Amino acid sequence: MSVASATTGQALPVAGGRATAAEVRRLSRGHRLRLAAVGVVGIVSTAVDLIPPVAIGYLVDRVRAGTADLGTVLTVTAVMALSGVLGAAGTAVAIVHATRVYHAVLAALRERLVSRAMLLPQHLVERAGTGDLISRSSDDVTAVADAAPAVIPALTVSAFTIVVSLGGLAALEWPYAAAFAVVLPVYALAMRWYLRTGPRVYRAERAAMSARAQQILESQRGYATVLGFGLAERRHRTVLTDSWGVAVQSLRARTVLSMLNARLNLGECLSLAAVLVVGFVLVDHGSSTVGGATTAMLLVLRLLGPVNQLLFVVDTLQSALASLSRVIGVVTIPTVDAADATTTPTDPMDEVDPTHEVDPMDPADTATAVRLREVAFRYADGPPVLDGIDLDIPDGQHLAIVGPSGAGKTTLAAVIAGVRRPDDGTVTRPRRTAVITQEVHVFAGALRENLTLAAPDATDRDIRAALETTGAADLLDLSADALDTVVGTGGHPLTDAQAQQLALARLFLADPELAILDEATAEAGSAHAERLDRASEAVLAGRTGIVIAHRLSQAATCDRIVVMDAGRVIETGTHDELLTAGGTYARLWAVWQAGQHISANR
Ligand SMILES: Nc1ncnc2c1ncn2[C@@H]1O[C@H](COP(=O)(O)OP(=O)(O)OP(=O)(O)O)[C@@H](O)[C@H]1O
Repeated sequence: MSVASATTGQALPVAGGRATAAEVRRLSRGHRLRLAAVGVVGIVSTAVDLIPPVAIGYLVDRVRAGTADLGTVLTVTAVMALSGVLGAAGTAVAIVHATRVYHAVLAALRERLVSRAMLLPQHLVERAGTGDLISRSSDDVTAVADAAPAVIPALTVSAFTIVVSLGGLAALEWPYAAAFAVVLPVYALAMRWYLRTGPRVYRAERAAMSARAQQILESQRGYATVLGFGLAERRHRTVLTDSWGVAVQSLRARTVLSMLNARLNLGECLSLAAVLVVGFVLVDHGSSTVGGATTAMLLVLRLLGPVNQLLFVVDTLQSALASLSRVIGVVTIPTVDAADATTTPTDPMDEVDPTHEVDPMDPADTATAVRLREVAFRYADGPPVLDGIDLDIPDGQHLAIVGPSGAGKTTLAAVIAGVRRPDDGTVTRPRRTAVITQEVHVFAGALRENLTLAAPDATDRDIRAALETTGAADLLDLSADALDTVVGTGGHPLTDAQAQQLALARLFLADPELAILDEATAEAGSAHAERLDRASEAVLAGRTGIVIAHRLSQAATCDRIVVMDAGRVIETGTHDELLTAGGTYARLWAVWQAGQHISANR
């Protein structure tokens, strides 16, 4: 893909409120007891925090009545100090435990995100651009983690303080609580305005960050192309434009925050004035003492902090929720693994459903391992690559797909494997399907880890048997460390042939019902090709197999051959039938055989 054409397409899905809540509930299932304890400790410690205002009011009344002596002052001070210590200790305990739960849930979410990201349907990631996925697993996860210091105290303490203090005001004299309640609509309006404005602004900020990440990533990936075509200046301008977009969106977000601040200040002034006026009237009418009015004012002052904190935290909470819904949007995409016993064009982008269930294969069809009906596929807005493909592969059959370069063989293999989703038609495959693609990846790590990726329970004996079966036992001689030999980036280098043998042994250990082999690098006639052909046959024995036959020697040994051209199946039959028919396969075979003779005679 050229750098210039790399654009962010349709973004990955964002989970709705219900899906987000369901996923958070699921992830925090193991922490319910701890959360209940946090609730109890939080309420008790905020109730204890009410003691100082009441004690000061009591002292004011005693002083006014002339009955306060040093003993009264000392007793009141001691009670206040004790309640302060107990309240603070309880609050600290509640916050520490709530923080632990928060981070445990976040760690579980992060793990899920990483494992899900590996299994995402390829077309979704390609369509959205990898920058979107990277931004979600970095910026968004960080935003959720960074929210903890603000959100946790607000949710665990402020909410309780508000409820308990309002109760205290009402118990003192109901008009005090009423005076505060009269001002609540000011807060409610501020909140309503903010909830309407905030999420939109934060989403735009995050989307701008994703777009910037995508552009930076593309510039780095296409470094050689950028230099080769003299695109550096243009790429620089694109990144600058996207960075400016982030700055503009961030500025909007901060402006919204300032406007929320102004509204909260107004609510603060009005509530203090209201309670002061009510206190004056009540004292004037003799229905409250000056000490009672003092307690009421102290309670309102005490309320303002948590109310502001809670409303302020809505800002951080909104931002964190926007990020959380983007992370959970990825986590709840049905993966290639989970979604696809049957693939239809229904796009997981259309609906993110965490309870997505897979239709089991029709029991009546158990003799048919693979079934394709009217399958059509195209890459993005390109021309059709597969068109009206119908295919049935009986259980245990080995099918070869042959055809000229660009005929659509690899694409068909990807659609059958569920790596790509057809635009039209249906694909049915066994649940346990594994594919070896043309690009074999060797993971940095021990040979053993590389082999047991898809079979974590395999013993060393199983691994050795797999290596023997696939003719790859010499991988054990790479170093004295045998299965502990570190391979991949920074480790022992593997040749293409060794990487392919490793992939075949890995597939053998995974023991899939359907194995799809699309390995292409071996040159026909070479010793390596013959060795790979034998390994492929050993891997396919006893299971259904599809071989994208880049060498016709592979096709000749299969039970059946499908010939493709321009995205369509043009011939199908056994090797002998197709030779007798004298069509495209017969011509390809003749050309291939001639090539073999030439190579042999060289
Ligand atoms: N990721 C992609 N994006 C866009 N077009 C693609 C992509 N992969 C393949 N194509 C196009 O789809 C068509 C079919 O390609 P495909 O690789 O499936 O053919 P093939 O028969 O396997 O060819 P080969 O034998 O050379 O591997 C080609 O025109 C190719 O350029």
